[in-house]
Amino acid sequence: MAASLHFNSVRTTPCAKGFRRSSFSIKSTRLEFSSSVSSATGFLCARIERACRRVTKINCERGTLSVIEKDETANGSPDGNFGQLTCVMKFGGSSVASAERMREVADLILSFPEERPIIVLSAMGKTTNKLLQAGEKAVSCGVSHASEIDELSFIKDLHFKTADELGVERSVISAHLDELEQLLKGIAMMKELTLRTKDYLVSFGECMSTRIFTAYMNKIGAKARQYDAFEIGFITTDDFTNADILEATYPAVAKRLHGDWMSDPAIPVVTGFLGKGWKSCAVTTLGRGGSDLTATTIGKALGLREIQVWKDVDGVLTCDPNIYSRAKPVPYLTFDEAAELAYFGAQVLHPQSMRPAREGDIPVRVKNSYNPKAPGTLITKSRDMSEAVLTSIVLKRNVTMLDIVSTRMLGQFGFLAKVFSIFEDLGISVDVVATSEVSISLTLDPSKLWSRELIQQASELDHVVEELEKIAVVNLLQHRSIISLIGNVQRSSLILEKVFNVLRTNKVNVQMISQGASKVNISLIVNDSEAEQCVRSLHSTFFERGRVSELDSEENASTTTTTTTTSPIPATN
Ligand SMILES: Nc1ncnc2c1ncn2[C@@H]1O[C@H](COP(=O)(O)OP(=O)(O)O)[C@@H](O)[C@H]1O
Ligand SMILES: N[C@@H](CC(=O)OP(=O)(O)O)C(=O)O
Repeated sequence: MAASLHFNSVRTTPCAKGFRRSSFSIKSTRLEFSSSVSSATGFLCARIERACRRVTKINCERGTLSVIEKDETANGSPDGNFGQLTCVMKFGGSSVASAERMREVADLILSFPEERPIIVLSAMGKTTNKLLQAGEKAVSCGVSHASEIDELSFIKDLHFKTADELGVERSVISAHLDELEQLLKGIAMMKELTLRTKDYLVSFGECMSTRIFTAYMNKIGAKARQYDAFEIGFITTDDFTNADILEATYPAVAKRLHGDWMSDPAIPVVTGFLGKGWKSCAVTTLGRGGSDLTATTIGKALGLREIQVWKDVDGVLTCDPNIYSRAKPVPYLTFDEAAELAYFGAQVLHPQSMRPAREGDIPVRVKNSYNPKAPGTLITKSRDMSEAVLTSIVLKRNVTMLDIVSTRMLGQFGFLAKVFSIFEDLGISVDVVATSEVSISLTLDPSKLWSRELIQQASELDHVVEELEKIAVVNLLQHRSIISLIGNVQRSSLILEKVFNVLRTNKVNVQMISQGASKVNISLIVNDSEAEQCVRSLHSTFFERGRVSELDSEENASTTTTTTTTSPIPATN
């Protein structure tokens, strides 16, 4: 093969600042180039990688090979001063689900030669779910069967196959796979899967995806360095499966990543989702989807220009595309809107992820790794709201609602205080609240209950009701949904007029309504069974039948409700 290929430099031109592109025409003496394009590409790329340390991208197309490399003469920095890190690029599980996807992600990163990014990766595809399933099975399968758990085989096959297809050594992950098997045997032996063990178990996903990807980046000549978040200063509370990032994280992470970059520049590849408990020193996780939070934490820590979260959708959409396929991308959002949307159940962003971005005032861009040309969603501190009415509709299912009516043993002030102190004592979060003088309707945050065992959940609910019944008549209503309308609440009259028209047409009774203090959210509680249809009808009214504007209605912003809550509409069972 070596003797059969020749390539001559055609031209070298500057491309993005600090980089240059060299193009070569390729001739094959023995082979028609087009018939052996992949082997020729592989061969040439390997030779170029060995020859040039600064290569960031190699493209081979129709007999022309172009190489993008760092041009150390262009910015007068032959001493290897590469400037500061510029942005975070986070890729979720769907973006790194296979070898092919990892290759595309590497290409995508290198197609922005002007950036000096920090990469945050989630576990490959559905690895986190598979790890949790493997753990559940290990509890009851017996030590001798732990090695045969289907999910373990799936995870091993996926990671070895990916390493093979990318041409990286299996050894980058084989020790982790051995340790994972040992851990499952340990769980089988103990017949117990604690929250702490669960976090350690799922951490294998991110630890392995980042190691494979880093090895691949190095193989193609883009110098990269892998980091486990729990080793570089991600300090969290010890709330296993749902830990919070502590302030000490920011300086520690900045010092480590910045220090390494300045002394020996290499693209940092960091595990998403993981941290280290400050008391236990054990591996913690930031809650499902927590890699978004890892990315924004790094963005704030290093004061970067932008945080990019790359997903499998064209940005934040007007509603969940799994509920309604005609959902459309939302071009701009504020941090408040995005936080509210995430908190009320839009899976696309982690509920806490906007906090560091807002604090650091760093724009977050949500992009599609399957469709990089799509503009995506830009999330910033403020945006032009003059045209905005409704931005997005979010559905949170399977919510528990409580109607609590005072027996008048306490005055109004004492009544509200007592009710909330019961929730505080039991450590249960409340989502949506509406009050009148002697009654409160509220929903319980399902994510806080879900982190507990089902049996524990049921007994906790009984306990809440028991405590509340000492001062009130309590009605527990399950299988409810919260429909959250994220948008310009300055136009609440217009929004509500349209909403109630839709609900009336669909013969749906709203059981509670609340306008959040954040001024970007109106929440409606309806039965689970009616919720999806409501979302679809609302979507078609607000986003498909022409733009809803203030002019559509005689109502206008002057009638805006300014109170944070409205009276509950009595619920039916
Ligand atoms: N409003 C919404 N906008 C965009 N995606 C949404 C929305 N609500 C739910 N989703 C779901 O969120 C998914 C993306 O989030 P996630 O799976 O956490 O991404 P990743 O794993 O790539 O970080 C989409 O595939 C989509 O099904
Ligand atoms: N792998 C973790 C963390 C994460 O953020 O994943 P993703 O980016 O694929 O949502 C999870 O599945 O929860």
